[in-house]
Amino acid sequence: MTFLERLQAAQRQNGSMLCVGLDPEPTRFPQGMKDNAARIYDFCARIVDATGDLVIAFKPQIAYFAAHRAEEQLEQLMRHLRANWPHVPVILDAKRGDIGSTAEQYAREAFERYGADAVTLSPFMGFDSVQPYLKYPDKGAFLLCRTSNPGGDDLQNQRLASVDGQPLLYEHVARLAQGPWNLNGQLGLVVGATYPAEIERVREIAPTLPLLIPGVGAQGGDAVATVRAGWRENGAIVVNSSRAILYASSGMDFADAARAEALRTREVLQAARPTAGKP
Ligand SMILES: O=c1ccn([C@@H]2O[C@H](COP(=O)(O)O)[C@@H](O)[C@H]2O)c(=O)[nH]1
Repeated sequence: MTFLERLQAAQRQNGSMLCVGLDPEPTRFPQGMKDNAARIYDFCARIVDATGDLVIAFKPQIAYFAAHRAEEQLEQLMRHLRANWPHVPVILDAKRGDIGSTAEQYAREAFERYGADAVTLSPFMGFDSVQPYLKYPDKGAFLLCRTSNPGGDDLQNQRLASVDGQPLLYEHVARLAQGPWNLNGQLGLVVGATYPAEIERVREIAPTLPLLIPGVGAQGGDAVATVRAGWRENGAIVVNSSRAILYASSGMDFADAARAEALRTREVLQAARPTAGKP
């Protein structure tokens, strides 16, 4: 099964385009776990088990594990996900980008060490920095295109005078990912929910690619506008929310609160589909 097929299967099975982001921050854990980095796995496993039937994917952000020397807990979490939620794809948010020989090691780390189904990549170093990931035919790679942060403007909204039609840089990335770089249909794009007009533009250029869309929840992105701009019958969207779900409660009921917030967000997203409610 390809990564795209896995995404589509999870979308159908769970009736969802919501991705729960796993950004464990021990200072925000409830009493009894608070400030204890050794409890990262326990915290994340509780979140995963409370929301696994509601999501299209999970997205662990590797920095939240590496910063606490918790890579072994990430491995443990990946084993837990495979054993208990085998139909839910896992996107490792690592935003790698390096020369080919180093990229080979990053690809090994993501796909062999952690067993992720897909990884996020910076396309800034060009196609040879992306190619090593494409040697894993059943895996996916999401290229940063129009990111959710305000500083994304600094480079992504620059015009490329040397390219036909003088596109903006993010438009050029979308065109490359939909076309010549997508050798085996493994690529997707990261586009921020904080910029729905740009999601719409990316969809014009890349009608069939899966879009990973962070920025709803804590960053204030508009969930309804996001779905209206990005949703297509034949192009999956994976709408990520991390902190708003993980820390919906600061008490010991955090997993129940995470489930309630995930349910609410899933329903908002589903209802915003242009075909919602039509027979
Ligand atoms: O453009 C981007 C790309 C990645 N991210 C990541 O998504 C989550 C967002 O977390 P929230 O708590 O829902 O704001 C986080 O892991 C970022 O590293 C992004 O926000 N924007």
